[in-house]
Amino acid sequence: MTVTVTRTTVPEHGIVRYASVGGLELEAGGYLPDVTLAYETWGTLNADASNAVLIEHALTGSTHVTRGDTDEPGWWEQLAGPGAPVDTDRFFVVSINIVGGCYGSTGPSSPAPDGAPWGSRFPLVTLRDSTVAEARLADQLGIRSWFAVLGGSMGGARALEWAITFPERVQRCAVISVGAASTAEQIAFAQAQTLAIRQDANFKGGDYYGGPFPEDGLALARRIAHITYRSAAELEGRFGREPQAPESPLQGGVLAARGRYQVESYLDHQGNKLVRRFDANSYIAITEALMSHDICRGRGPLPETLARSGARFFVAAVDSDRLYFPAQSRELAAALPGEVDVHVIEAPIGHDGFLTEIGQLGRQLRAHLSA
Ligand SMILES: CC(=O)SCCNC(=O)CCNC(=O)[C@H](O)C(C)(C)COP(=O)(O)OP(=O)(O)OC[C@H]1O[C@@H](n2cnc3c(N)ncnc32)[C@H](O)[C@@H]1OP(=O)(O)O
Ligand SMILES: N[C@@H](CCO)C(=O)O
Repeated sequence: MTVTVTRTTVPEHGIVRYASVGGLELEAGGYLPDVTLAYETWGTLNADASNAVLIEHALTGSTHVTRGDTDEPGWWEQLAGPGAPVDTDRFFVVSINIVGGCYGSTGPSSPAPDGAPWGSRFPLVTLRDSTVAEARLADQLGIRSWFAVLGGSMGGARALEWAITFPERVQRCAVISVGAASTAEQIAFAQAQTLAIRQDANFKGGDYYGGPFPEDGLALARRIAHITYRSAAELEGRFGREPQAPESPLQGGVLAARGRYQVESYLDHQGNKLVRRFDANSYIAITEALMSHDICRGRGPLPETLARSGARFFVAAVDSDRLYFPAQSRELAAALPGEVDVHVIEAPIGHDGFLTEIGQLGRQLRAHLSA
């Protein structure tokens, strides 16, 4: 594929911007014309464009990594910013909404060429496809090679895919809370989530933008996902068998009227919260992209695939993660050429620890970015 390199004025900081990156021939055979990528930046690109860092968001994240011109806190608020481990006084930090998303990039709710939302017609987009689109944005920003690409969970998968697809363009790569490929179990959990949405009567094959929306299905998908993001110990310690007072799980007379346990109320809340900020089709599109995660696809065995990259790697895992097991991160690190430490994030919470344990992760990352 030929990419036109266009040097543009460096955009202002902390405001979502939009770049048109052209049409995408997709790995699975489809075509997505006129792709738009939403992105935010922080800091200043230096004269030789050698200080650029790409932060890739996880499944339901947005471009808003940290506050910029606005005061709205980001999802890695203490990790990036002035003086932070990803120091925006030193680095030009970029974050891009994934293709298929609902935070500004082209996704199922975007207008197709006929003006109606893509809906059921939105093509299957893999993480590799998104990386190709992001490389075009990097070209437009004048970034030939990233000082570092980093992310957690799906963000880590995107970072790893960057390092392998464009080895000459990634100098450091931080792969946090994810392995080299989505495992059978991760695909299985993902399928239960996408089916929860697809089986909502309001889903209508994905063509629901006139409303009503498949909110029940999306909320159920989030409940399933959220259980996998938290450890059994965290749920037990936090909620145990407590009722959601004044409700009582053993009162109400009939099954349909019984009160909830606290943990049920908590999951209801998590589901409803996502419904208020996320599009159901995007949830499916991005989840399927994550299912596609496999850096070896079409490339060969893991060590050979990883050897394509000359990047310095940082691999980290949350010790209590029951979705992306630390063993999968160790397996990735063992297959990388040279010595690679697996940094352990000690957190009882489970997978979401990569979002909540910023202190530990920040110290480890600061050292990696300073070396
Ligand atoms: C515009 C945007 O939002 S951009 C996207 C930003 N989000 C992302 O990037 C995704 C990444 N972030 C996340 O997944 C989460 O925010 C995390 C992992 C960082 C933290 O998870 P949280 O849900 O905030 O934390 P936690 O598990 O402690 O849940 C707290 C919530 O549960 C609620 N809760 C706790 N117990 C109960 C209960 N028994 N019943 C009902 N609700 C309960 C709290 O009131 C709180 O509600 P609130 O978030 O509306 O204030
Ligand atoms: N809870 C996070 C982590 C997923 O890996 C999210 O919703 O994006």
